[in-house]
Amino acid sequence: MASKSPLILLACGSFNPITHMHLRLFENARDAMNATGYYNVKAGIVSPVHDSYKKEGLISSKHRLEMCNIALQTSDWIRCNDWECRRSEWSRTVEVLRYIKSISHQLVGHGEDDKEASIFIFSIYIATERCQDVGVKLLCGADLLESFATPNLWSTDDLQEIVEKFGLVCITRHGSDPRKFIYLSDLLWKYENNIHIVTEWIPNEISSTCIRRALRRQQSIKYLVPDSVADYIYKHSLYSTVH
Ligand SMILES: Nc1ncnc2c1ncn2[C@@H]1O[C@H](COP(=O)(O)OP(=O)(O)OP(=O)(O)O)[C@@H](O)[C@H]1O
Ligand SMILES: NC(=O)c1ccc[n+]([C@@H]2O[C@H](COP(=O)(O)O)[C@@H](O)[C@H]2O)c1
Ligand SMILES: [Zn+2]
Repeated sequence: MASKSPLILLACGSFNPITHMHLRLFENARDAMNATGYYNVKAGIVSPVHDSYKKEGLISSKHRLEMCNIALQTSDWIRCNDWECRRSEWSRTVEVLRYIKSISHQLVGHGEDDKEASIFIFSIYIATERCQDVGVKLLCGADLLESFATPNLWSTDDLQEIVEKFGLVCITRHGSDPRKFIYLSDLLWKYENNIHIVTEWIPNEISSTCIRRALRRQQSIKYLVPDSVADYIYKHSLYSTVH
């Protein structure tokens, strides 16, 4: 049997704040992709969106990044990448995919542009047979997939590049029907083979929105986010919490 393709899963989003469901997204996706028999998931990357992304209640990337980093301390394969936040303006998702792809290549070519990312990707490189190309797929929940249909939000060229050159791993989310959504789109239907729908058999509607709402109301968020993230939120009085 041909060797399995090494794969990096990239999740883009606000992570405002990161929750247990974001972490589960990666675990589910890795299990499903490895179970196909064609892929060997080597790493997961969380890429929080730039501060200029116009979204109500988006707090500073300094805090969002820090919360991702502390939440991911318990993972041996998922890491946070701050490239998007460090740029001077918001980046389209296809640009983030290209960047992650470029650093996986740079490593194979011994590039050293982004030291931290390089060290991380280097461990992937070591774990991978040197000659193999490392694939990068966009990991998302079904709501992000369905946002593809929002007028003027995504360009057709970007979507084409994402589904043709990279690929998607989409986790089902309550209230969404990603299979039907793909069927209804000519573009997505054409590249259906490169879109992996993963059924979330243990669904849970934890979202960053419900965490922020609970915090505004001084309600507990314990067991919804890692304890380390909750501690950080209280320590820095984030999301209207009182010190
Ligand atoms: N409960 C969930 N089930 C499946 N996917 C999820 C879940 N929560 C978040 N995601 C996915 O995680 C990625 C990052 O999402 P995002 O940062 O918007 O989180 P969120 O919890 O939806 O936040 P918000 O409530 O602020 O929109 C997206 O692809 C989103 O679809
Ligand atoms: N055209 C694009 O590339 C495009 C459009 C809208 C959202 N996005 C990304 O999707 C993610 C959406 O995150 P939220 O669900 O938190 O809004 C962000 O990472 C954002 O940058 C990308
Ligand atoms: Zn969301």
